[in-house]
Amino acid sequence: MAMKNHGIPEPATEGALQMTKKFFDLPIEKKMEARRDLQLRDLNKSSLIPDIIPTDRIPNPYGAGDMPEGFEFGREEHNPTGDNEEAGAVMAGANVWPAEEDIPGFREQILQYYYAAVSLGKSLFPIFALALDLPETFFDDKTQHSAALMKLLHYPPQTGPVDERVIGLGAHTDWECFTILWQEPGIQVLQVLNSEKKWIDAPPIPGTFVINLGDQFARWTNDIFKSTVHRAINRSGVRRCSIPLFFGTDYNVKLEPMPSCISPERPPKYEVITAGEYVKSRLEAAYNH
Ligand SMILES: O=C(O)CCC(=O)C(=O)O
Ligand SMILES: [Fe+2]
Repeated sequence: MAMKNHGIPEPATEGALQMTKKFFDLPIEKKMEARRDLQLRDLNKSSLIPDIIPTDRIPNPYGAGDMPEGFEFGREEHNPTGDNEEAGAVMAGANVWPAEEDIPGFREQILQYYYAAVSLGKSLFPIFALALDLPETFFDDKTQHSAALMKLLHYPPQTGPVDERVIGLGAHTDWECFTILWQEPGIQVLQVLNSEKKWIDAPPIPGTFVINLGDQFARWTNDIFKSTVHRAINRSGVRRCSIPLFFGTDYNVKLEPMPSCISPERPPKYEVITAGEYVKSRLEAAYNH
């Protein structure tokens, strides 16, 4: 779905886009310095944090495409879950920024957009709660330190034969509750699978964000909220950037079907697991394949 009247001013998204382009214009060595996974391994932390360049958070069923490059970061507070070291490493982890002299103002500009998008995301939870016949405050104590991972993505133009095996980001669902996705204006890349199992274009609409529902919500709502299956193929002939923000819930929250989402006709579909363990299992599956 597309969201408008979200309160994030255009200069914030435009500024983030310009910085994203500058980042991907950096020489490869500089971009490699900003790899969070390497930093984490050096710190002897979890090696589960996905690689930054290239982004392949999901196994690509076709595997033949130009995968997008990505720069990933989360909240600046390290280990927000405090006593839960493992949770901290999986859900947060230290951000690794490129050197300020290589790209002046990058961190500031990107974080400005990040925090605006995070507060927008927080404001959506009460709306989702009401849609599920739950008290408006239902998610408040479950989203205190929730993962809010942002990625800056860069899709080179895809060249060569245009067929199903040449795909940027293959068909997938996002793992968290929902994703706030900003797309570079004027370039059609994103597609979503509709209820008739047909791929439809989800073009960037000026002034809007795409909201994709993710798997944590699907499990929690027993599929009343269905995860959006989507993919990204850049056949525009020019490069294209996008900025997803993946919004999850706190690590220890049990994704137990909400009472309003189960009935004799709709028995629970999923095994109960905590939000954090769920994301961790998806990471493991994606990186140990
Ligand atoms: O770039 C896009 O439009 C989609 C990105 C996406 O789906 C993802 O990173 O999970
Ligand atoms: Fe996605």
